[in-house]
Amino acid sequence: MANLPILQFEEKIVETGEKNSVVVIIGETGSGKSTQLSQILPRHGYTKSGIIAITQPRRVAAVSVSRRVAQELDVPLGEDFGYAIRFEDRISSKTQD
Ligand SMILES: Nc1ncnc2c1ncn2[C@@H]1O[C@H](COP(=O)(O)OP(=O)(O)OP(=O)(O)O)[C@@H](O)[C@H]1O
Repeated sequence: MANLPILQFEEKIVETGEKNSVVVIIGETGSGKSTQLSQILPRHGYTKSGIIAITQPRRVAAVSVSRRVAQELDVPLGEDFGYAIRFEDRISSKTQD
């Protein structure tokens, strides 16, 4: 697991999410919003009744973030974590993120 700045706010993020229907999280580039929120939210049950979608402005970034998360968790890409870009996806019926 990575040791990124966002992780110290894990409890605060989850508590805030429980009390609000919309939460805006602002953090420096590279602080871990994409790769860590996609792990924090499943840890707190957010994938029990749906999936988490993380958007990226570029195809390369979308593939890179999903590969990175799968690598950090040591799980195969395309099962619990995957990506979908135009003309290509790497998801399955198990995909939560
Ligand atoms: N494919 C990768 N290979 C190696 N390290 C990576 C990779 N993707 C992310 N990281 C590491 O994880 C950190 C967090 O990346 P992440 O994309 O979660 O940040 P972010 O806050 O979403 O950034 P941004 O605002 O630019 O989208 C990076 O600083 C980098 O150290």
